[in-house]
Amino acid sequence: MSDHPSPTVGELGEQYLLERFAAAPVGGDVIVGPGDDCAVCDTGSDRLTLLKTDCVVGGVHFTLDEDFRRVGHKALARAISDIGAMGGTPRHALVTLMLPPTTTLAQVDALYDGLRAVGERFGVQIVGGETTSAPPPHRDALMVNIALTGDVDRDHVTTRAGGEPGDALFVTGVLGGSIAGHHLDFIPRLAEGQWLAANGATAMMDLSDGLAKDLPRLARASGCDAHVDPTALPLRGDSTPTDALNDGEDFELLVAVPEDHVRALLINWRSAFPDTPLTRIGRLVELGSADATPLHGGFDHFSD
Ligand SMILES: Nc1ncnc2c1ncn2[C@@H]1O[C@H](COP(=O)(O)OP(=O)(O)OP(=O)(O)O)[C@@H](O)[C@H]1O
Ligand SMILES: Cc1ncc(C[n+]2csc(CCOP(=O)(O)O)c2C)c(N)n1
Ligand SMILES: [Mg+2]
Repeated sequence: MSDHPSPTVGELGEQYLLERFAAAPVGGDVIVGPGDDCAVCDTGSDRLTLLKTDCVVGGVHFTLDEDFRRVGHKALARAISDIGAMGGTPRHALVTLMLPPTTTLAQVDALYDGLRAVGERFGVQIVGGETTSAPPPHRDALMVNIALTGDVDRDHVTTRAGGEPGDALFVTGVLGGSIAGHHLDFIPRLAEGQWLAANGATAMMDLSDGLAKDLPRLARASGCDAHVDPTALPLRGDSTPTDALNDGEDFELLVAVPEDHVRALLINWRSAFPDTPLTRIGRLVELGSADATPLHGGFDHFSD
């Protein structure tokens, strides 16, 4: 036994762990490994392949008394959101279920109704999966994991890493207060992500852990810091800027756009998506710049 016990993930935090995973080298046909919304592989076809896995857990991402149809919708919509954040098109899903033995057949059917409805809307076929349960004393544990493939135009794949100092930062939609219902009902920004990728976005991600957690991720991946104006944040209902920064599960897109593209982008966005706001919230700045806005907060799976 070492004199120094290994630190726990609760002590280190989720971000520490994600950075450790992202440091693992990748090669061969892998273009983007751990650290972005999806992995990107070059399998030799005319488009690049996207891979994503994502789970929802009862008591963490939804309450155990939730309508299973909404749980199914959320589970697949989250993964589609990540494909959209790369500018891609989702294709095939595998569904892993960890179910309590007390789950009724009607609940399983409702879960699949939710999965299938969002799948049909976005062209995703469910092609298989895995079914399991947790041992005592955790027999009530419920998890839905989605593994999703997609593909993307080679010229339009948009990672978190392509931003440059000076790029303007935009978010789609409104932020904050998702726990009131949006986190279960949101429609992933798939067409919007494809459009932004084809219309000059240099970096993009979807917002799941709150802007305060996710914006530094995009900025750092691009080798930058970020300046953000909290008073510019587009707010859901009576949410405050603090809610917009911290609540998470907005499933909106955060994008970086070169300043000289901004005017045309906004004009064209209004024709393409007249009902969806695209709001300028700040800009990327040089790493270590005095203009960087310190951001703390957002969601961490290992903090209580
Ligand atoms: N256990 C793991 N092993 C290797 N890589 C991981 C692991 N967990 C997460 N990652 C990678 O870390 C990055 C961040 O993961 P995370 O699930 O937070 O994705 P995200 O896109 O930031 O969030 P969301 O899926 O909610 O949109 C992803 O690239 C993911 O593949
Ligand atoms: C019952 C219940 N309690 C809390 C929340 C809020 N919540 C859960 S996970 C998460 C961040 C994204 O997760 P991930 O990092 O796994 O993508 C947030 C904001 C909820 N939806 N339901
Ligand atoms: Mg994501």
